[in-house]
Amino acid sequence: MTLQAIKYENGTLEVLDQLLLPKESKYIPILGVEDGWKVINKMQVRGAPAIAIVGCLSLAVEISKEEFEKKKALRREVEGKLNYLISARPTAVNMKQAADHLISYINSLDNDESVSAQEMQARFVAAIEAMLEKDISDNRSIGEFGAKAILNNVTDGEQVRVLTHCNTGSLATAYFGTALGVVRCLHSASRLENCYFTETRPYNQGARLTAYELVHDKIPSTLVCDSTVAYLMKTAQINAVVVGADRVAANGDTANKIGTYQIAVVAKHHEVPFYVAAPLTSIDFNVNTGDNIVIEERPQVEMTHINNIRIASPGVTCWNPAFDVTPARLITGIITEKGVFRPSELSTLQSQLQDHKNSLPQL
Ligand SMILES: CSC[C@H]1O[C@H](OP(=O)(O)O)[C@H](O)[C@@H]1O
Repeated sequence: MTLQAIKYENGTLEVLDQLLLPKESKYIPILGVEDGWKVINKMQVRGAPAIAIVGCLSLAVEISKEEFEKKKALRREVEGKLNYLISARPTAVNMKQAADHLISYINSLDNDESVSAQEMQARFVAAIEAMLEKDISDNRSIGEFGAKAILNNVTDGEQVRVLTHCNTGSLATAYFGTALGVVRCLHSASRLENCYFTETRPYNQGARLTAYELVHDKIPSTLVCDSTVAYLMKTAQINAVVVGADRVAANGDTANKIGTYQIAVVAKHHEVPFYVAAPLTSIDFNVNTGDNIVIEERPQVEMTHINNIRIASPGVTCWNPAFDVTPARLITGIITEKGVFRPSELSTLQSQLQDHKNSLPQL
């Protein structure tokens, strides 16, 4: 078993085909942007941070093989390819944020007369490669902040029972994960009694991917059907829910995997703290509320078939939104690499958080 979704070294990129997990662990070579777009769009690679990292690395692979006499030719190619990669999936903001950052960076290199075309190419590729380590570092910070926030709500030494949804671990990021990183930190601190996680129909990120990660790491956990969540919170005294995010609006409304909203409603009813775990690159201050977030709808075959076996009657009509939006009023805290914030604090912190994002080593 491996938990490395992304393998990158010296201009060579491979990704784990997550459509085949858990039955088969197979890596796909990514030779350029077209390959990157396809594996993201088909969800062979998925997860908001992983989408941005694989998309940008596919560009790094492609331009590393080319020679640019003119800086402007390199800048034009980078801008066009990044805008193309954004189109692979619309809801997660991380690819758009990374593209905006990289376009700003390459424009600054283009405008710096002391930088040659070759140096511009090398520094641009290095900036993308830095995304891998930064994501892992951010995830470990998110994990520590999130575990501390959850443990602050219980008595000293008490072990906690948490619920998570979808897959937000090493298979959704460069490694370690966001919400699942919080679970890993609770387990490392010997404070996790059990992690309940949903199967997450129809792609089954929970049953196929989160189960794969938690079994691999020998973390105490229990798989539940999506329909079990309300009964679980009624009977199992869940201490906290922690989920990931694809796009957090400026007011804290959060787009995440379909089913997150109903879990938040049930958590509110049972007075269970509900946390969103996400890096700052998932916060979109250009979107005021969740009403403005585009929700991706996926092909209905993803509902009517499992492993190419039909489970729904031919001719059936389906609705398959891949995400929903949880209103900020249902969210206790947003766990980032800079700390845990109430949704209402995001807008007041916007300048600080924006400055931090801008201070990133160019990503
Ligand atoms: C670490 S955030 C992962 C985020 O992305 C997932 O969506 P998908 O599997 O469709 O890419 C889900 O919403 C997770 O919370």
